[in-house]
Amino acid sequence: MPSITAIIVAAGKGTRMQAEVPKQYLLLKDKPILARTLQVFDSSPLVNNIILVVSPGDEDYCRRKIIEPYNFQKVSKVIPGGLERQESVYNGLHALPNDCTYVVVHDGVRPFLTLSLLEQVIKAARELGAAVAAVPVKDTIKIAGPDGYVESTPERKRIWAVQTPQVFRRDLIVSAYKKAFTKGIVATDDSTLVEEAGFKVKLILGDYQNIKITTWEDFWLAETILERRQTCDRV
Ligand SMILES: Nc1ccn([C@@H]2O[C@H](COP(=O)(O)OP(=O)(O)OP(=O)(O)O)[C@@H](O)[C@H]2O)c(=O)n1
Ligand SMILES: C[C@](O)(CO)[C@H](O)COP(=O)(O)O
Repeated sequence: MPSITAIIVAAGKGTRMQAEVPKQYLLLKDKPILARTLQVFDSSPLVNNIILVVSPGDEDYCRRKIIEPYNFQKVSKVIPGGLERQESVYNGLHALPNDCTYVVVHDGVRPFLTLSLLEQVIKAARELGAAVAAVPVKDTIKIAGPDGYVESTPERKRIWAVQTPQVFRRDLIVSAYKKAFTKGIVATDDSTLVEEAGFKVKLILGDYQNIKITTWEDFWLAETILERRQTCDRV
C-alpha cells in the first residue's frame, strides 16, 4: 500500500471574508470549519498522516483549539505557511515524511469533502499520477479584454471549475513545485504547476457541495448544506 500524506493548507488571512477571525477558525454550527475539514482526512482509511499548514504563530492555537479537543490522531506536524497559498503548500512539501509516496493537497476551508470523493481522486492519482476534483461550470464564461469588452466566449462544455482535493505522486508534485520556484511560476492551484511541468492531470467529477468558503455568501451556503446533511442523517 502507498503511504499517503495530506497537506491541509490553512494559513490564509481571509481578506475577502473580513471575519473577526481568519475564516478557517469560524464556527460552522458548533465546530470550527478547519476541524470539519480535518475530520474527513483523520477518518479516511487511505490517509496515513496529515501535515497542517497554518499562519506563523497559530501553531499552538491550532494544537490547543482544533487538534486536541477533537482528538485528531493523524496530524503529525503543524507547520507555518507562507504569504501565498503556493508557498504554504511548498512548506508542506518540505515537511513530507520520507516514506510518503502520494500527496493530497486540500484547502482547510473546504469542509464538505466526502470520503467517497477523496477516495475516487486518490484512486485515479494512484493509477495515473495526478488527479484533481472538478465540476463542470454552470454559467457561460466570457474572457474579458483589458477594456472590459468581451474578447471571446469559450465552449462551456469544456470548462471545469477545479476544486481540491488535488492528488499527485510525490515525485511529480515535488518536481513541479521546484520548477515553479526556479522559474517564478505563480498559480492559484497545485494542478497548474504540475501541468506547467509537463505532466498530465486527470479531472475527476467533484461535488457542487464541496465549496470553498471564500465570502460570506459561501458561509451562508455552508450553513444550509450542513443543515440539510444533518436532516438527511436524522431520517
Ligand atoms: N498564504 C496562504 C493563503 C491561503 N492559504 C489557504 O489556502 C486555502 C484557499 O485559500 P483562500 O480561500 O484564498 O483563503 P485566504 O487566502 O484565507 O482568503 P483571501 O484570499 O480572501 O485572503 C485556504 O484554506 C487558506 O487558508 C494558505 O494556506 N496560505
Ligand atoms: C486551489 C483552489 O481551491 C482550487 O479551486 C483555488 O484555486 C484556491 O484559490 P484561492 O484564490 O487561494 O482561493
